[in-house]
Amino acid sequence: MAAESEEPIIGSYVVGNFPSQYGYDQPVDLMNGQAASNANASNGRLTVGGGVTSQVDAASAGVGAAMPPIGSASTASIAGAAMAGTTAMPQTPPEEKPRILVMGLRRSGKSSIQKVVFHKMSPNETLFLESTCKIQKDEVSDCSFIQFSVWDVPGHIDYLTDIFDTSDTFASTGAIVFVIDAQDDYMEAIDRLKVLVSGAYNVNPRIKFEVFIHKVDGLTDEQKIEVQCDITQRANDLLIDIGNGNEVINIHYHLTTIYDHSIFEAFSKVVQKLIPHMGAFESLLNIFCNNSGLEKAFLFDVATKIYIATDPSPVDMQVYELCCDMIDLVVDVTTIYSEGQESDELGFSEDTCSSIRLDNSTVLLLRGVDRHLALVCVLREESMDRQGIIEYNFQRVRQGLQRVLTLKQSLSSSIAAASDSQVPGALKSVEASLSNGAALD
Ligand SMILES: Nc1nc2c(ncn2[C@@H]2O[C@H](COP(=O)(O)OP(=O)(O)OP(=O)(O)O)[C@@H](O)[C@H]2O)c(=O)[nH]1
Repeated sequence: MAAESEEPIIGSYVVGNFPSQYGYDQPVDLMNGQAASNANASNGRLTVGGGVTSQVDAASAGVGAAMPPIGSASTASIAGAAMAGTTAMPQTPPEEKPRILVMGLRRSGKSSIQKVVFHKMSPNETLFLESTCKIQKDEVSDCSFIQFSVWDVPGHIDYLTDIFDTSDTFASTGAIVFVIDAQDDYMEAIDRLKVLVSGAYNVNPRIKFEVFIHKVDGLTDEQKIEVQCDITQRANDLLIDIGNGNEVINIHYHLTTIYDHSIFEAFSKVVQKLIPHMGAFESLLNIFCNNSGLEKAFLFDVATKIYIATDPSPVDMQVYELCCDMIDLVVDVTTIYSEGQESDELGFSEDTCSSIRLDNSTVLLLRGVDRHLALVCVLREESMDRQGIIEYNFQRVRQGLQRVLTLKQSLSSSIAAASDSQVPGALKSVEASLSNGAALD
């Protein structure tokens, strides 16, 4: 579970004790020079097809983390070293959208990640991408639930020697994704990470730092664990020097590759940290699952296949991939066959629904929430006896989510503007209205 508290975390970190998973949180205790342990819940897993798969603790995805109000972050300048140089960062007007910076050395895979996740580029096409010369901004505003921008910062921009407008850039940044090429010598990347974290943290201590240990498709399982341990250890050793000796900087590490769903899963976790009131969404999905006999429920942004929220049980990569495949299938069918759709639309609506029965007594259910969002649920075949209750509860959940979206639209273009009580309040009232079927028993 990610530590969200301002308090220092005291814990013991055992090297080599990593779960074989595609994401974990590794808080660094700057006071004691140790990384706090990160025990992930491992019960309640659902395996599909009987395979042993990597486990991800969904609850570690920044639950309750609220995006700082833009402009409210500290804008203290960082040391002059980071300010001197030749290439200027663009001056950006204040904007309401949370910003995610994708940074890292040249050819580490930053543009590829952005193209694959947000532009549906096939991984093989990234082989022909040219080096990025200047910052590329991507407005991810089609996603109705949260609108954010992703900046691809070219690897040649040096935070030490270039004029890097740190106060302006970092003050309104929600998360920094730092990409490290796991197939390359990563020592320089770790040094660069230290400079970056130090600069960004001094300007805005609320920034979430996410390290993507990338291109792991070229590594064996043993190598993955080895590289993950090594990078984490080295990065943490360097980061201990940062801060005032009593502060904790949370760095979250993810093993990623564009050649499987790990990159979508990792980006999902990054985005979730920018959504305020995430705990309320989790709680709603939790009660939805419990009352309806579901194993797992994901709220997906259909276009990107980023899951915006899920219930607190651990996320199984194989289950996540199945849900993504189901979205692809439904999108393909609706795009080709539904009438009156613009060519660039996905053909999704609140009427979209689909059920797929798998050969292992598992059922996948997909229900549209609006043009952009879908709930995808996984359940055992026998739970389909309660289909009436599932549908009833789904309608309630959808109404609650639509209400939150309306709240957001009426208050601001950003969900962050909704007052603290309104969003959780709306979701709590939905929770209370969900049926557990007791009246029918
Ligand atoms: N094997 C493998 N190769 C990848 C992966 N992601 C990206 N690449 C390759 O890495 C190379 C560099 O990718 P880019 O996305 O251009 O790297 P970049 O970090 O944006 O580079 P700059 O623009 O120079 O900063 C390309 O040939 C990609 O195909 C991955 O997950 N696995």
